[in-house]
Amino acid sequence: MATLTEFTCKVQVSGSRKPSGPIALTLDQHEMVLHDKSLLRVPYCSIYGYEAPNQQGQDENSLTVVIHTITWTSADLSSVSGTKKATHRILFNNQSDLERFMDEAKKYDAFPKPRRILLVVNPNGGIGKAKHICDTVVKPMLEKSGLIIKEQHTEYARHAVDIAHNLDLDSVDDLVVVSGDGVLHEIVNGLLSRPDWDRARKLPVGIIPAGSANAIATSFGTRNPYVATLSAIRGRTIKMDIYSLSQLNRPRKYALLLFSWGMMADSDIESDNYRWLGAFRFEIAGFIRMFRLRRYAGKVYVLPPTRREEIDSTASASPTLATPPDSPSHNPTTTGSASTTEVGPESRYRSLLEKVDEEPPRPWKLLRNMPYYTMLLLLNVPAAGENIFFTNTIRINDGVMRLFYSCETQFRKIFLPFVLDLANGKLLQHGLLRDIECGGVLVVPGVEGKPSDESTHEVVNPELVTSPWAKTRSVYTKPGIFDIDGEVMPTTRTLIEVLPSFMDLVVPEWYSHEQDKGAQAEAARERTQLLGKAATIIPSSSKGSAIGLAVLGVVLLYVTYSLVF
Ligand SMILES: Nc1ncnc2c1ncn2[C@@H]1O[C@H](COP(=O)(O)OP(=O)(O)OP(=O)(O)O)[C@@H](O)[C@H]1O
Repeated sequence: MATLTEFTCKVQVSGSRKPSGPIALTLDQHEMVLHDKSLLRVPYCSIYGYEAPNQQGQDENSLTVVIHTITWTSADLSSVSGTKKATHRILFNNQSDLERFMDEAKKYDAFPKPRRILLVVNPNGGIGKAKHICDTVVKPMLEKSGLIIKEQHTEYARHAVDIAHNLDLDSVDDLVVVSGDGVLHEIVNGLLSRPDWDRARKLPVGIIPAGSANAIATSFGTRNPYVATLSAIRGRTIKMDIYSLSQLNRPRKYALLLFSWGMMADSDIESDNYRWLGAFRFEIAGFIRMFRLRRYAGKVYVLPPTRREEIDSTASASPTLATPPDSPSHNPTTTGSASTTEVGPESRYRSLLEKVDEEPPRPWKLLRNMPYYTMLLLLNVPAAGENIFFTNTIRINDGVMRLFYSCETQFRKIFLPFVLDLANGKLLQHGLLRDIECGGVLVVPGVEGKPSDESTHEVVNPELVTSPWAKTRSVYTKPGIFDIDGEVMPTTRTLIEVLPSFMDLVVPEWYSHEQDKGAQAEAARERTQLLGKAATIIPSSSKGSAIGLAVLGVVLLYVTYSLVF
């Protein structure tokens, strides 16, 4: 049984006019409990700051500890509006009780550990809401956290790559972005493009969602910016697999969310035209693309997975430096074909990019019975957007890639599943997408092209797109888009490898994957403690349907408009 340390104190909770009479306060490993008329539980994982008196004395102020917490009003811990802040003023009888309380609280890690956080804010993220979230939610909480905060705003597109590439790693302990997923993607690419990438990858990174897709935050239950800020302050991290994407004669890229081609990639990138719609831009663009579905020819090879159970940082990936630390670094803002100096973890299968006339050797396998692809998606996290929750069976640190793909073209089969089940994790139950686990993927598109200039494409295998067979099946003769984490990369032979448990991502203390049995029990306890009852961080099915039906309405309007005009 857990040992309890007991004190006598008076307490005043925000909202109450005066302090309680003398009551007992107990501390254990996980929470403090104020034994007022009704028990008031304060789980440590809800504490984002505290103020202890900085000088000794016998007056009220010098015997009072103030504790700042987040409390939940909804059973969904990720609910965007289901939280409020609370302050507990705890008045001790004497100096020695106060000191004993502080010692005990620190022993149990009740308060956030002192750290230095670099906050990177994209004032343009989403529909410009990042600055507002930063000023009204993030900064007021950080000011009470006792942590040392440095703030930097991005001033131009891809500035975050440069910030991460040039960062003095000795000056920060964590890097947290207030932005969409795009800026976190840039931070990861900036860190991994450094000559000292193997040190840089160990810098914990976090996100306070202020973009449009917010897939990372949706995946880990931190869509609520108060919850995301609380998580950043408390600083618990989890290991995360990263995708490494190689193309011949181009700098390597890294993805933490996804790689896609076909319907999802087209709609993701095309949705940029509807930025003003916020998170709905993806659904609207997606449904429009569904009406005008494209069939992309190409060959996809997969490597069977090597499953790795939870890997700690020392064992992870055993990466070897491709270049010594003092070799010339590449310019992270440069794109195009000039880079030949490889920086970053070794690519084991890079030779597959060069041997264009040869089939990849065993154990690589061609995906068969795929005359063309309408959708191909490698997903690293459960959600691809705020309203696009694929499945909670994706584990983010098992070293295994989940590949979803389809050649389905019948609109009636695609439409309803996407409308009704895109946001609730049930989309896969329709059998619409094939779903396999793999350790690597080689995508050879039938037509190659630069993202910005589709007309300069080159047919890799003319049979795939120009034969009578292809013509009768309306195979698209343009390259389409390769999308990594919402960014375009050239549509060309691409090797995607997984770097297992490669980076540390800041997550809430109650996050765990359903297959991580040990962590699951601990996280369930944290969740129950937060609300005094079972709680969830997974989107509810009703929400999925409501969003789907709203989108259905908009799409029907669009179709009617297209038919009439
Ligand atoms: N000051 C700036 N001016 C112009 N573009 C910027 C600036 N700062 C960042 N960007 C660019 O804005 C893009 C989008 O940023 P971000 O990911 O924060 O928002 P989002 O795209 O709306 O969200 P999500 O990625 O979740 O969809 C990034 O590609 C980034 O390079």
